[in-house]
Amino acid sequence: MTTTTASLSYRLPQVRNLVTALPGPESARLAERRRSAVAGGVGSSVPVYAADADGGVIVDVDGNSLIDLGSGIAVTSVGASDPRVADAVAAQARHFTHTCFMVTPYEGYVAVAERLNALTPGDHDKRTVLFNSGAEAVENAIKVARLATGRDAVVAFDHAYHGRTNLTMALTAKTMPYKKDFGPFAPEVYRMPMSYPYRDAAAGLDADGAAAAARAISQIEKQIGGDAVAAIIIEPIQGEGGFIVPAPGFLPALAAWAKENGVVFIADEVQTGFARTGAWFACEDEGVVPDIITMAKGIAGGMPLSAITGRADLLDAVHAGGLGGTYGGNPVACAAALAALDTMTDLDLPARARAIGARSVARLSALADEVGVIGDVRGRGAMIAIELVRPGTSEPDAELTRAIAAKALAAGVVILTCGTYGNVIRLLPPLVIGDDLLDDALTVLETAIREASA
Ligand SMILES: Cc1ncc(COP(=O)(O)O)c(CNCCCC(=O)O)c1O
Repeated sequence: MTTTTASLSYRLPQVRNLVTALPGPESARLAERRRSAVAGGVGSSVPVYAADADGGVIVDVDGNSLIDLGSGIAVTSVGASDPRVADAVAAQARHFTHTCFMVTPYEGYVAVAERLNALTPGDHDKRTVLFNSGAEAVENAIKVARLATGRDAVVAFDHAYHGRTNLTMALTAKTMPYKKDFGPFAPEVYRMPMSYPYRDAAAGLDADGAAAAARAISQIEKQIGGDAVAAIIIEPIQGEGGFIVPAPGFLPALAAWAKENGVVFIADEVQTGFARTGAWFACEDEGVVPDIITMAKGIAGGMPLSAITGRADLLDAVHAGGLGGTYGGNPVACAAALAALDTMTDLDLPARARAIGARSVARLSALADEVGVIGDVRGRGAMIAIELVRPGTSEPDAELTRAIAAKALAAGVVILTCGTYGNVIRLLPPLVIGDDLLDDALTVLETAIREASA
């Protein structure tokens, strides 16, 4: 069934409504408490504290109803209180919250593995392992690739983001804030040029996907040698690095080279997975079938769960006990995931994501023609972004980007920024957001861009 917004129902009023300045008094009091209790290294992009959330809105502790265009960084695709997820969580918790799958296993873990083996690209024999965070999934995908190939080298890309653990920091490109002063980092990680069509063209490079892949492959072969590479890991659309959509042909060329050289091709779909890009997984767009796919974020309606799903011959190469962790595939998170997957299926959220994207791109492309500060409008499905630049140039404008996000927030819309140059505004609405609320948020964003760039 293709979702029309008429078929969506909500618990909270789907409205943008400010009843205090932001932050309000209760948020201010919580911020004071936080200063004495929480380490300063943990940032928050929004100065208000959530009290409730549903569909496309977050209600703060002062009663302000904000439109959420962030989904908690691409997590609450089914909303932050999907009733089916909430009921499944409560029911499971009443039986048991934890036994540790490595001690006393339970069906929920197996059922999630079966669903992911069926849902992920490729009809080959697959196996799944569940963890808690995206970084943990990435770490374990690399462990499997190194064991299965007997090789050490791992290839990552410019603008990549893979996590905040030691190995995933090594794989991540941007130093501030993710890596600065946290080294030394894991060895045998090599960074190659990414296909970044907007900036490749601006730099006078051939922005064609096959040409970009040839540049990367040439560097891999000269710097490492194909027979020394355990894995290539890449986000099919780069998230934190700036919602960078590689040119058509780039991913298939890399995947083909990996296959020819016995290199494990890992698609990091932590941010692109589970309907976000208009398909269940972003790899589907060009028919790329990864050897291993890492997943998290949208998988379980907000509960912490991550996974690797991959070729059975790779994952079953690991010795018994070689993969695991205390909380991996927590039963409550597994119950949430099964419920969230049902919601995504019943509401056809891949189709809803495509509709959200079409609506957003149309408005932002029209605005780009009007104002001179939008260098690029890009993305797929409900993973859309604009890159802000100085008028008439491709020079990143991070200050303007921050000003736009601040103006949008002051008007009651939560917007996230990203990008290697800090000049990308990204739209990650819950996929259950209604058209009216989305349109209101887009109007606020357009106004913020016009005002900030005037
Ligand atoms: C592609 C991709 N791989 C891996 C990860 C890591 O997932 P974890 O669940 O945050 O560990 C991400 C997490 N992205 C948001 C991180 C935000 C922040 O920490 O400031 C991702 O996008």
